[in-house]
Amino acid sequence: MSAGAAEGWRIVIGNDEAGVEYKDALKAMLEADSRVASVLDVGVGAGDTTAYPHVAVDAARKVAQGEADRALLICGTGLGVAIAANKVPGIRAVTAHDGYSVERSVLSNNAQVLTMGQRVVGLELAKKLVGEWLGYRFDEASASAAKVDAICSYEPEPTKAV
Ligand SMILES: O=C(CO)[C@H](O)COP(=O)(O)O
Repeated sequence: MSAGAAEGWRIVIGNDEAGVEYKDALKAMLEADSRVASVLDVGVGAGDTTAYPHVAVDAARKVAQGEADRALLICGTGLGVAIAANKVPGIRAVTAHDGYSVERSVLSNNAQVLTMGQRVVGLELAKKLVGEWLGYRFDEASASAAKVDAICSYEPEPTKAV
């Protein structure tokens, strides 16, 4: 996390065609939240059939490159966008539809990407969970930090030019 809660979260939000309704609703909610500095929508809009991996990787790269602090991704289940986002080096993306998992995704895993499924969770619960998500901040001094470092130690080595 770079800016984060003190200066306001910079959030990138994205979805596939199965997540348009929730993306629109959650985006509006985030834009109205004083804890949020900016919301960058990487799509897709209604009628756009771009497959979820492309949107998820686009959003995750913005987090990995420091253009955003966190990403919120919506597809039918939340699963495909998480799998795709996790292909981006340095990204920890999780699907969570309950409060405890959302909390631990930040406090245990320092996940920068939260994903949800429009076909899985009710909209009001999704809004509640996203609101709670904004309130959590990873503690680098916590006992979880070494475990997150251990995850990071398994990142693939960059390919060397020959
Ligand atoms: O949920 C999805 C991927 O995890 C996506 O919204 C739908 O994918 P599909 O079942 O392959 O169409």
